[in-house]
Amino acid sequence: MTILQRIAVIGAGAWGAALANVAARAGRDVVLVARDADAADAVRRAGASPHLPDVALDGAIAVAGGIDAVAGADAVLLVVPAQAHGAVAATLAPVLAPGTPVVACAKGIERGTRRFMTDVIAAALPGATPAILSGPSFAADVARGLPTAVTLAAADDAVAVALAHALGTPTFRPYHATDLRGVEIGGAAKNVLAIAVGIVRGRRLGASAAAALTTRGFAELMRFGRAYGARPETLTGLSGLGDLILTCSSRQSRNFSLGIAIGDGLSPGEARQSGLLAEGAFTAPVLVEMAAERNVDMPIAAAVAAVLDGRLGVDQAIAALTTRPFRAEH
Ligand SMILES: NC(=O)C1=CN([C@@H]2O[C@H](COP(=O)(O)OP(=O)(O)OC[C@H]3O[C@@H](n4cnc5c(N)ncnc54)[C@H](O)[C@@H]3O)[C@@H](O)[C@H]2O)C=CC1
Ligand SMILES: O=C(CO)COP(=O)(O)O
Repeated sequence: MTILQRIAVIGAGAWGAALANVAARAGRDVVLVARDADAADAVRRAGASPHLPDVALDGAIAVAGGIDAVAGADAVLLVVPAQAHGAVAATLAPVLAPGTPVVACAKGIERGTRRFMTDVIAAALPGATPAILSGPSFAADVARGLPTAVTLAAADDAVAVALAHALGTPTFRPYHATDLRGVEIGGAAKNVLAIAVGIVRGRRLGASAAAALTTRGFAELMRFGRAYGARPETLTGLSGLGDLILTCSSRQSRNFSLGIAIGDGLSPGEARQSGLLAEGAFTAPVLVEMAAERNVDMPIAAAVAAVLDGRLGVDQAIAALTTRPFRAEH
């Protein structure tokens, strides 16, 4: 098995800091690359990411402020928001050795191009080996070393296995897979559905309504996944159902919390002023467009997109969903 010893983590936000700690705990040589020199200085001074200030970075992690620090890396974890993946990946071209695994760690779909994350990486870095890491894992839990499990997929199983061994510890257990598409669809769609369940929670419609919406949301995720080539067993695994359950049930989730704020009465614009990254708000419109393109029925995702862009009020959206015709469950 190939040993991936030198790991570059690009993006010093909450998830980048958590994954840098993961790799350091697994015994790897880690460089964490912040956005620029000032951002790197701030992380060094605080010994933590400004997005995760309460969890110290492992002292063995080198913090850098420029892409040059990636030279010589055996694998790269790309941990910037989904909409920035393409631009940041493109900057790596001059410093990456051919074939280097580049692992997408964002959960979303690129707007405009409608590309999934590994396709974004393949387009920006044709010489690299795209991979994806996703699953039920809050940065704060992972950074602290609480037990978590995720899916790590690459088209070549040997690459997925090598990446899983490079990052895995008893408290961070990556399950390897080859279904890139299934992993990226689960991660992107669950954020949108979590906003819907958050809205229902914020509106105080009860735990039963939240469970119903999560389950019917999962049916949408499965339909979309089938239409776009995902394997069903991936969608029912950690990166699909597992992450949907986590994100639709915990206030630690920024997507769920965005939904709660809207359900509780804030306008979508006001709710988004928190400054926290809620990827589902960016993914919702593109997910709905892609569903329509392949005749996939996604009424919950469509309601989220319509509420977020102001076409539908929360009560109208709830009325639209609850007055749909009764139908067979499957
Ligand atoms: N926070 C979490 O618990 C988890 C997050 N993720 C995913 O990881 C991705 C990143 O999320 P977080 O780290 O939590 O967000 P964050 O908001 O904490 O950090 C984002 C980082 O990306 C940097 N950044 C933003 N735009 C950039 C650009 N154009 N160029 C370079 N750097 C840029 C920011 O400076 C910041 O350091 C998201 O797609 C999220 O869904 C996945 C699993 C867990
Ligand atoms: O993806 C996550 C947990 O698996 C983090 O969720 P949020 O992005 O909603 O905070």
